[in-house]
Amino acid sequence: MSDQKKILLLPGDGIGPEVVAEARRVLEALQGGDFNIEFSEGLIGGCAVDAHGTPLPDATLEKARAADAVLMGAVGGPKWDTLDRPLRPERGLLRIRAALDLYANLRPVLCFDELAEASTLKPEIVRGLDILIVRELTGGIYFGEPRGVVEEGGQRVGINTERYSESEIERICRSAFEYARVRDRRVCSVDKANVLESSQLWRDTAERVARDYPDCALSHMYVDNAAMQLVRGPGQFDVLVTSNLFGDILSDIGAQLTGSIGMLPSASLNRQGQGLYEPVHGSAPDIAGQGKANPLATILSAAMMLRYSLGRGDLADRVEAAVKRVLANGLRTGDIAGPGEAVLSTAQMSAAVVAALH
Ligand SMILES: NC(=O)c1ccc[n+]([C@@H]2O[C@H](COP(=O)([O-])OP(=O)(O)OC[C@H]3O[C@@H](n4cnc5c(N)ncnc54)[C@H](O)[C@@H]3O)[C@@H](O)[C@H]2O)c1
Ligand SMILES: CC(C)[C@H](C(=O)O)[C@@H](O)C(=O)O
Ligand SMILES: [Mg+2]
Repeated sequence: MSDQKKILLLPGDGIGPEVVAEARRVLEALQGGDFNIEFSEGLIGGCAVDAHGTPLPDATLEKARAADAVLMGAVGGPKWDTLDRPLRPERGLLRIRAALDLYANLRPVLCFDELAEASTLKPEIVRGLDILIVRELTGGIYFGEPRGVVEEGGQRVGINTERYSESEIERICRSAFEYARVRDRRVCSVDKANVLESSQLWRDTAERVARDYPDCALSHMYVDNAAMQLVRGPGQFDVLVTSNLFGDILSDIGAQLTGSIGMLPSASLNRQGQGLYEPVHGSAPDIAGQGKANPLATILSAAMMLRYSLGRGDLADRVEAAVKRVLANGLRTGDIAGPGEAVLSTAQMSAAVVAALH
């Protein structure tokens, strides 16, 4: 029986359309037999502002709700950086995350052995690295009220609010423990409980949730130390669970451990298992339109989509194995190429992945 899956593509801005087109090619190559995809496209970010005056048109949200999964590129760029906040491309991304209640953001920090030399860290520090960052995605300072810039005492004051309810913390901690159970059963909760009340609540709640997972070990770390430990000895971590802002920052550090931000995929999931999949990187305006972007983070995001939203772990395994083969064959885009190594274009890299699919 044919299993027709509805995938909404949201290419976005900058290198977004370039990398999403390549991930689509890989997905298309998997089609056939019991696996078929119906693709549709939508606008988000700066391109949506240009076309409809809003970074998240209602039509895009409706399509996302109707889809089995969403595959996104990236949003933003200098062209839209001076717009009023509600019109900024990034707001479109935050709104779709909130509207679909995509609170669990999984960012696997996996260093392919073949790329250990591409990291700016010593190969022995990053070889075999396999961390899962579980970032809370719909709360915290990204969404807390009050926010804004107000006049006070003859000057402007900028305000943002870190805010977490127990239930928000509990559900993301539960996600972290559930994923830890199929990994090394170690969760490190990252916070700033020595300074922030919201972090103290986070820590207390993590402790309470941990009682339901006696087979897993919970530890706590302050975020400043965690940033340092990620660079000093990243192999010590299994699952990291943390707030929206801390997770944003720590995952970019994680990305560089793997060789390049062009390698790091992500999945943003809600309770129903619906998901939005996107590379961790942004729209990279400095290389947009030049065929230089590494498409592997988006291709690996598509693999996560196959596994988590489409129930096709078998196809996800095939994509990941193909990526590994391509890297083992020494194929590199500019961001992961060593001195003197041949550099592939975005399209050549995805063609190599397609050719390596078994
Ligand atoms: N999820 C998203 O849509 C997302 C994420 C981060 C940043 N952004 C937005 O993207 C814009 C640029 O932000 P930034 O420059 O801070 O971060 P960025 O991730 O876009 O780029 C940082 C650096 O990494 C490089 N890079 C990123 N992706 C790459 C890839 N696939 N292959 C090779 N090199 C890659 C870029 O060339 C740049 O030098 C901003 O408007 C920002 O708000 C969007
Ligand atoms: C573009 C921005 C809103 C986004 C975030 O901060 O969540 C990005 O940096 C990310 O990591 O997905
Ligand atoms: Mg980020």
